Amino acid sequence: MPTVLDEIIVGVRADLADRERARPLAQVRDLADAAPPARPVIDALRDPAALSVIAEVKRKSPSKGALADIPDPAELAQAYARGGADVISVLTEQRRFGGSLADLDAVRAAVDTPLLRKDFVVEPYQVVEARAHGADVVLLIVAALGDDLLHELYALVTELGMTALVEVHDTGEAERAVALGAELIGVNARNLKTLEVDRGVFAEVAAGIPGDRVTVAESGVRGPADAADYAAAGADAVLVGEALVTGAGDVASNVRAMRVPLGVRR
Ligand SMILES: O=C(O)c1ccccc1NCC(=O)[C@H](O)[C@H](O)COP(=O)(O)O
Repeated sequence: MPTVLDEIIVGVRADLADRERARPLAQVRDLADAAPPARPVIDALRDPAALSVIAEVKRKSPSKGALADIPDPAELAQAYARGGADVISVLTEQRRFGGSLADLDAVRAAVDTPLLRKDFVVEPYQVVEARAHGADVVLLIVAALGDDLLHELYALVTELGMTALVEVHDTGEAERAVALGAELIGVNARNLKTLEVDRGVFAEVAAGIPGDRVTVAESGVRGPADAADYAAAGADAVLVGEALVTGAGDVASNVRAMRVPLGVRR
């Protein structure tokens, strides 16, 4: 029985094949090599004074359907930047999330904040594409990748000067991320195969992640209280989508409210 993640990747591969036919890897690599250097993010995400925030541009999702139209992703990203977002995540998967590389281009042109290309990366082409479109961070989902490919993609992200956000959901995947040498590890409370969200997963999985790695608690952040709970569990950063794109009030203020002060770090 295919999982939600399996089904997403089927569509990703079909759309990727179309893009590769239209723009061969050599062309994309030339663009990547000509792009301004990637911005570093590790120090910004390990701010000892406050929880860091990765704010996401997210129109819709398999778990919640339509979330927000977001006619102007650049305007949303500028609000995220005003609120102090340390990284802005841009979903570029079209079929299930309504994202695109055009969104990444628009946000890149609008802010100087480091950008995460949030997609389901299964081929080197997608890593080079991310760099060509100005990404500074690329998501690598451990659940979607065998060890050989995970290591190959991680090496390519690093070779291009970017940072990999290596995403895990359980202790076994966290062991693989640690063994890989990942500096930045995301623990996703959402099971990408069943869509269930369990905020307790972060504390359980992060216990096995050495303190020299930067940890990001992903998904299920409904507001500052959840952000504070993740901070108390040792997260260096949170990745927030739905609550920010659907939240009432001023977007920048909502981002700022998530950057809760940190006590003594673990
Ligand atoms: O969000 C989904 O429904 C989803 C389903 C399958 C794979 C990935 C999915 N989301 C990607 C993410 O991990 C979230 O967009 C991100 O962590 C933000 O989560 P949230 O703040 O709960 O929108």
